[in-house]
Amino acid sequence: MSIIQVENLSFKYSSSEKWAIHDISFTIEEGEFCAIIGSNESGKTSICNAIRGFIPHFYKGEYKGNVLVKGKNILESTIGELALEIGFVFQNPFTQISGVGETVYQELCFGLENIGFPKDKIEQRVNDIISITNIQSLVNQNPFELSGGQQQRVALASILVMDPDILIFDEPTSQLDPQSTEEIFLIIYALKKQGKTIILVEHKIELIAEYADRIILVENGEVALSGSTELILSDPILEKYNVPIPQYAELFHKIKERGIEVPFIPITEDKSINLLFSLLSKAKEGSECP
Ligand SMILES: Nc1ncnc2c1ncn2[C@@H]1O[C@H](COP(=O)(O)OP(=O)(O)OP(=O)(O)O)[C@@H](O)[C@H]1O
Repeated sequence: MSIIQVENLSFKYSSSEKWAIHDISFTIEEGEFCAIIGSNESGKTSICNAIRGFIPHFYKGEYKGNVLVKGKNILESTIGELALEIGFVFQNPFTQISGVGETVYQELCFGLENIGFPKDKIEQRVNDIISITNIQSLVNQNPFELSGGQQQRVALASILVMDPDILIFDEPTSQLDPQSTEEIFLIIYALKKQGKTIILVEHKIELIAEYADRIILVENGEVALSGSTELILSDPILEKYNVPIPQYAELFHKIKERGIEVPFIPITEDKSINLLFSLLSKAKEGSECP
Protein backbone atom coordinates (compact mmCIF):
# COMPACT_ATOMS: atom_id res chain seq x y z
CA MET A 1 0.00 0.00 0.00
CA SER A 2 1.25 3.49 -0.88
CA ILE A 3 1.95 5.67 2.15
CA ILE A 4 0.07 8.57 0.53
CA GLN A 5 -2.84 8.22 -1.85
CA VAL A 6 -4.42 11.27 -3.44
CA GLU A 7 -7.59 10.36 -5.31
CA ASN A 8 -9.43 12.77 -7.61
CA LEU A 9 -8.72 15.64 -5.25
CA SER A 10 -10.15 19.09 -5.96
CA PHE A 11 -10.16 22.14 -3.70
CA LYS A 12 -11.39 25.70 -4.02
CA TYR A 13 -10.58 28.14 -1.19
CA SER A 14 -13.76 29.76 0.11
CA SER A 15 -12.39 33.21 -0.75
CA SER A 16 -11.55 32.22 -4.33
CA GLU A 17 -13.48 31.61 -7.55
CA LYS A 18 -10.80 29.30 -8.96
CA TRP A 19 -10.05 25.67 -8.13
CA ALA A 20 -6.55 25.67 -6.58
CA ILE A 21 -6.40 21.87 -6.99
CA HIS A 22 -8.30 20.29 -9.84
CA ASP A 23 -9.03 16.55 -9.93
CA ILE A 24 -5.54 15.29 -9.15
CA SER A 25 -4.56 11.73 -8.38
CA PHE A 26 -1.17 10.31 -7.46
CA THR A 27 0.46 8.04 -4.93
CA ILE A 28 3.71 8.29 -3.00
CA GLU A 29 5.51 5.19 -1.82
CA GLU A 30 7.08 4.72 1.60
CA GLY A 31 10.69 5.97 1.60
CA GLU A 32 10.31 7.87 -1.66
CA PHE A 33 11.74 11.37 -2.14
CA CYS A 34 9.19 13.15 -4.29
CA ALA A 35 9.64 16.72 -5.49
CA ILE A 36 6.64 18.82 -6.45
CA ILE A 37 7.56 21.46 -9.01
CA GLY A 38 5.68 23.95 -11.17
CA SER A 39 5.34 27.65 -11.86
CA ASN A 40 4.09 30.18 -9.30
CA GLU A 41 0.55 29.69 -8.02
CA SER A 42 0.25 26.34 -9.80
CA GLY A 43 -1.01 24.68 -6.61
CA LYS A 44 2.11 23.12 -5.04
CA THR A 45 1.57 24.46 -1.50
CA SER A 46 -2.13 23.68 -1.65
CA ILE A 47 -1.32 20.04 -2.45
CA CYS A 48 1.05 19.89 0.54
CA ASN A 49 -1.60 21.49 2.74
CA ALA A 50 -4.10 18.87 1.58
CA ILE A 51 -1.73 16.00 2.41
CA ARG A 52 -0.97 17.49 5.84
CA GLY A 53 -4.71 17.98 6.46
CA PHE A 54 -4.54 21.78 6.77
CA ILE A 55 -6.95 21.54 3.83
CA PRO A 56 -9.82 21.12 4.71
CA HIS A 57 -9.34 21.13 8.52
CA PHE A 58 -7.91 24.65 8.67
CA TYR A 59 -8.39 26.19 5.21
CA LYS A 60 -12.07 26.05 4.39
CA GLY A 61 -13.59 25.71 0.94
CA GLU A 62 -15.12 23.29 -1.51
CA TYR A 63 -13.44 19.87 -1.21
CA LYS A 64 -13.85 16.80 -3.41
CA GLY A 65 -11.97 13.50 -3.51
CA ASN A 66 -9.82 11.71 -0.96
CA VAL A 67 -6.40 11.93 0.65
CA LEU A 68 -5.30 8.81 2.48
CA VAL A 69 -2.23 8.71 4.70
CA LYS A 70 -1.16 5.17 5.60
CA GLY A 71 -4.54 4.03 4.31
CA LYS A 72 -6.58 6.33 6.55
CA ASN A 73 -8.63 9.19 5.15
CA ILE A 74 -7.29 12.49 6.55
CA LEU A 75 -10.90 13.57 7.19
CA GLU A 76 -10.99 10.95 9.95
CA SER A 77 -7.95 12.43 11.75
CA THR A 78 -7.45 15.75 13.51
CA ILE A 79 -4.64 18.14 12.57
CA GLY A 80 -2.91 17.14 15.83
CA GLU A 81 -3.12 13.43 15.03
CA LEU A 82 -1.77 14.03 11.54
CA ALA A 83 1.16 16.00 13.01
CA LEU A 84 2.43 12.75 14.52
CA GLU A 85 2.57 11.16 11.06
CA ILE A 86 3.55 14.17 8.95
CA GLY A 87 6.07 16.90 9.75
CA PHE A 88 5.71 20.13 7.77
CA VAL A 89 8.70 22.45 7.37
CA PHE A 90 7.68 25.85 6.07
CA GLN A 91 9.47 28.43 3.98
CA ASN A 92 9.92 30.81 6.87
CA PRO A 93 11.50 29.17 9.95
CA PHE A 94 10.48 32.14 12.10
CA THR A 95 6.80 31.12 11.91
CA GLN A 96 7.72 27.58 12.91
CA ILE A 97 9.54 28.35 16.15
CA SER A 98 7.07 28.34 19.04
CA GLY A 99 9.11 30.64 21.29
CA VAL A 100 7.89 28.83 24.43
CA GLY A 101 11.44 28.17 25.56
CA GLU A 102 14.28 30.59 26.02
CA THR A 103 16.79 28.24 24.45
CA VAL A 104 16.94 26.00 21.42
CA TYR A 105 17.14 22.99 23.75
CA GLN A 106 13.90 23.95 25.53
CA GLU A 107 12.25 24.59 22.15
CA LEU A 108 13.13 21.05 21.07
CA CYS A 109 11.80 19.46 24.26
CA PHE A 110 8.51 21.34 24.08
CA GLY A 111 6.76 19.23 21.40
CA LEU A 112 7.62 15.98 23.15
CA GLU A 113 6.57 17.27 26.59
CA ASN A 114 3.33 18.44 25.02
CA ILE A 115 2.37 14.94 23.83
CA GLY A 116 3.38 13.36 27.15
CA PHE A 117 6.45 11.59 25.76
CA PRO A 118 8.22 9.68 28.58
CA LYS A 119 10.44 12.22 30.41
CA ASP A 120 13.43 9.86 30.67
CA LYS A 121 13.47 9.39 26.88
CA ILE A 122 13.20 13.06 25.90
CA GLU A 123 16.89 13.83 26.45
CA GLN A 124 18.07 10.95 24.26
CA ARG A 125 15.64 11.80 21.44
CA VAL A 126 16.50 15.51 21.52
CA ASN A 127 20.25 14.82 21.57
CA ASP A 128 19.97 12.47 18.59
CA ILE A 129 18.19 15.13 16.56
CA ILE A 130 20.65 17.84 17.64
CA SER A 131 23.39 15.68 16.22
CA ILE A 132 21.53 14.91 12.93
CA THR A 133 20.81 18.59 12.33
CA ASN A 134 24.28 19.64 13.49
CA ILE A 135 23.10 22.31 15.94
CA GLN A 136 25.26 21.34 18.96
CA SER A 137 26.69 24.86 19.14
CA LEU A 138 23.22 26.46 19.22
CA VAL A 139 21.48 24.57 22.03
CA ASN A 140 21.86 27.29 24.68
CA GLN A 141 20.98 30.18 22.40
CA ASN A 142 17.68 31.97 22.00
CA PRO A 143 16.08 30.57 18.80
CA PHE A 144 14.95 34.03 17.73
CA GLU A 145 18.51 35.38 17.84
CA LEU A 146 19.86 32.95 15.25
CA SER A 147 20.61 33.50 11.56
CA GLY A 148 18.06 32.34 8.96
CA GLY A 149 20.01 29.18 8.15
CA GLN A 150 20.44 28.33 11.86
CA GLN A 151 16.74 28.98 12.51
CA GLN A 152 15.75 26.70 9.65
CA ARG A 153 17.90 23.90 11.12
CA VAL A 154 16.24 24.45 14.52
CA ALA A 155 12.77 24.48 12.90
CA LEU A 156 13.66 21.25 11.14
CA ALA A 157 14.96 19.75 14.41
CA SER A 158 11.73 20.69 16.20
CA ILE A 159 9.81 18.70 13.57
CA LEU A 160 12.23 15.75 13.61
CA VAL A 161 12.06 15.24 17.38
CA MET A 162 8.45 14.18 16.84
CA ASP A 163 9.80 11.41 14.56
CA PRO A 164 7.15 11.61 11.82
CA ASP A 165 7.44 9.04 9.02
CA ILE A 166 6.52 11.60 6.37
CA LEU A 167 8.19 14.99 5.96
CA ILE A 168 6.89 17.82 3.80
CA PHE A 169 9.25 20.68 2.97
CA ASP A 170 7.67 23.71 1.34
CA GLU A 171 10.51 25.73 -0.20
CA PRO A 172 12.63 25.27 2.93
CA THR A 173 15.65 27.05 1.50
CA SER A 174 14.05 29.98 -0.31
CA GLN A 175 15.37 32.44 2.29
CA LEU A 176 18.77 30.84 2.76
CA ASP A 177 22.22 31.43 1.30
CA PRO A 178 23.84 28.71 -0.87
CA GLN A 179 25.82 27.18 2.01
CA SER A 180 22.81 26.92 4.37
CA THR A 181 20.78 25.57 1.45
CA GLU A 182 23.31 22.81 0.85
CA GLU A 183 23.33 21.96 4.59
CA ILE A 184 19.53 21.64 4.67
CA PHE A 185 19.57 19.42 1.57
CA LEU A 186 22.20 17.16 3.10
CA ILE A 187 20.00 16.76 6.18
CA ILE A 188 16.94 16.02 4.02
CA TYR A 189 18.93 13.43 2.11
CA ALA A 190 20.14 11.81 5.34
CA LEU A 191 16.50 11.57 6.42
CA LYS A 192 15.59 9.83 3.18
CA LYS A 193 18.43 7.37 3.82
CA GLN A 194 16.86 6.67 7.22
CA GLY A 195 13.69 5.60 5.40
CA LYS A 196 11.58 8.76 5.79
CA THR A 197 9.16 9.64 3.02
CA ILE A 198 10.01 13.10 1.71
CA ILE A 199 7.81 15.54 -0.19
CA LEU A 200 9.63 18.67 -1.28
CA VAL A 201 8.39 21.81 -2.99
CA GLU A 202 11.40 23.58 -4.42
CA HIS A 203 12.41 25.84 -7.29
CA LYS A 204 16.13 25.02 -7.18
CA ILE A 205 16.16 22.52 -9.99
CA GLU A 206 19.84 21.50 -9.70
CA LEU A 207 19.25 20.34 -6.12
CA ILE A 208 16.12 18.43 -7.08
CA ALA A 209 18.12 16.77 -9.88
CA GLU A 210 20.72 15.72 -7.32
CA TYR A 211 18.45 14.36 -4.60
CA ALA A 212 14.85 13.54 -5.62
CA ASP A 213 13.67 10.12 -6.83
CA ARG A 214 10.54 11.31 -8.52
CA ILE A 215 8.88 14.47 -9.74
CA ILE A 216 5.31 15.64 -9.89
CA LEU A 217 4.95 18.72 -12.08
CA VAL A 218 1.85 20.76 -11.32
CA GLU A 219 0.25 23.27 -13.65
CA ASN A 220 -3.02 25.12 -12.99
CA GLY A 221 -3.83 22.83 -10.08
CA GLU A 222 -3.41 19.68 -12.19
CA VAL A 223 -0.67 17.08 -12.46
CA ALA A 224 0.92 17.85 -15.84
CA LEU A 225 3.86 15.41 -15.66
CA SER A 226 4.91 12.70 -13.26
CA GLY A 227 7.85 10.33 -13.44
CA SER A 228 11.43 9.62 -12.45
CA THR A 229 13.62 12.67 -11.85
CA GLU A 230 15.93 11.75 -14.74
CA LEU A 231 13.04 11.34 -17.16
CA ILE A 232 11.26 14.57 -16.27
CA LEU A 233 14.26 16.87 -15.80
CA SER A 234 16.01 15.84 -19.01
CA ASP A 235 12.97 16.75 -21.10
CA PRO A 236 13.01 20.21 -22.75
CA ILE A 237 9.20 20.19 -22.49
CA LEU A 238 9.77 21.55 -18.96
CA GLU A 239 10.25 25.03 -20.39
CA LYS A 240 6.64 24.96 -21.57
CA TYR A 241 5.77 24.94 -17.86
CA ASN A 242 8.21 27.75 -16.99
CA VAL A 243 10.50 25.31 -15.23
CA PRO A 244 14.17 25.48 -16.27
CA ILE A 245 15.97 22.26 -17.10
CA PRO A 246 19.18 21.59 -15.13
CA GLN A 247 22.28 23.25 -16.62
CA TYR A 248 23.94 19.88 -17.27
CA ALA A 249 20.94 18.64 -19.26
CA GLU A 250 20.90 21.91 -21.21
CA LEU A 251 24.59 21.52 -22.07
CA PHE A 252 24.13 17.96 -23.38
CA HIS A 253 21.08 18.98 -25.43
CA LYS A 254 23.34 21.59 -27.07
CA ILE A 255 26.07 18.98 -27.68
CA LYS A 256 23.43 16.75 -29.30
CA GLU A 257 22.20 19.60 -31.49
CA ARG A 258 25.72 19.87 -32.88
CA GLY A 259 25.39 16.33 -34.21
CA ILE A 260 27.34 14.48 -31.52
CA GLU A 261 25.70 11.24 -30.51
CA VAL A 262 24.76 11.32 -26.82
CA PRO A 263 23.40 8.06 -25.34
CA PHE A 264 21.37 9.84 -22.64
CA ILE A 265 20.91 13.33 -21.19
CA PRO A 266 22.51 13.58 -17.73
CA ILE A 267 21.02 15.92 -15.13
CA THR A 268 23.70 15.87 -12.43
CA GLU A 269 27.35 16.87 -12.25
CA ASP A 270 28.63 13.34 -11.58
CA LYS A 271 26.77 11.74 -14.48
CA SER A 272 27.78 14.60 -16.79
CA ILE A 273 31.47 14.16 -15.99
CA ASN A 274 31.25 10.40 -16.52
CA LEU A 275 29.46 10.85 -19.83
CA LEU A 276 31.95 13.48 -20.95
CA PHE A 277 34.84 11.11 -20.20
CA SER A 278 33.18 8.31 -22.11
CA LEU A 279 32.53 10.60 -25.12
CA LEU A 280 36.13 11.83 -25.04
CA SER A 281 37.61 8.34 -24.85
CA LYS A 282 35.39 7.23 -27.75
CA ALA A 283 36.55 10.21 -29.78
CA LYS A 284 40.17 9.39 -28.93
CA GLU A 285 39.72 5.73 -29.98
CA GLY A 286 38.17 6.93 -33.25
CA SER A 287 41.08 9.26 -33.99
CA GLU A 288 43.61 6.47 -33.28
CA CYS A 289 42.02 4.11 -35.82
CA PRO A 290 44.22 3.53 -38.90
N1 LIG B 1 -5.25 30.88 1.59
C1 LIG B 1 -5.68 31.05 0.34
N2 LIG B 1 -6.88 31.64 0.07
C2 LIG B 1 -7.32 31.80 -1.20
N3 LIG B 1 -6.64 31.40 -2.29
C3 LIG B 1 -5.44 30.81 -2.09
C4 LIG B 1 -4.90 30.61 -0.77
N4 LIG B 1 -3.71 30.00 -0.90
C5 LIG B 1 -3.51 29.82 -2.23
N5 LIG B 1 -4.55 30.31 -2.93
C6 LIG B 1 -4.69 30.28 -4.40
O1 LIG B 1 -4.58 28.93 -4.83
C7 LIG B 1 -3.83 28.85 -6.05
C8 LIG B 1 -2.64 27.92 -5.84
O2 LIG B 1 -1.76 28.56 -4.89
P1 LIG B 1 -0.56 27.78 -4.19
O3 LIG B 1 0.00 28.68 -3.15
O4 LIG B 1 -1.03 26.44 -3.78
O5 LIG B 1 0.44 27.64 -5.42
P2 LIG B 1 2.02 27.44 -5.41
O6 LIG B 1 2.33 26.68 -6.66
O7 LIG B 1 2.46 26.86 -4.13
O8 LIG B 1 2.54 28.93 -5.54
P3 LIG B 1 3.99 29.57 -5.22
O9 LIG B 1 5.02 28.82 -6.02
O10 LIG B 1 3.83 30.97 -5.72
O11 LIG B 1 4.22 29.46 -3.74
C9 LIG B 1 -3.46 30.29 -6.41
O12 LIG B 1 -4.40 30.76 -7.34
C10 LIG B 1 -3.56 31.01 -5.09
O13 LIG B 1 -3.88 32.38 -5.30
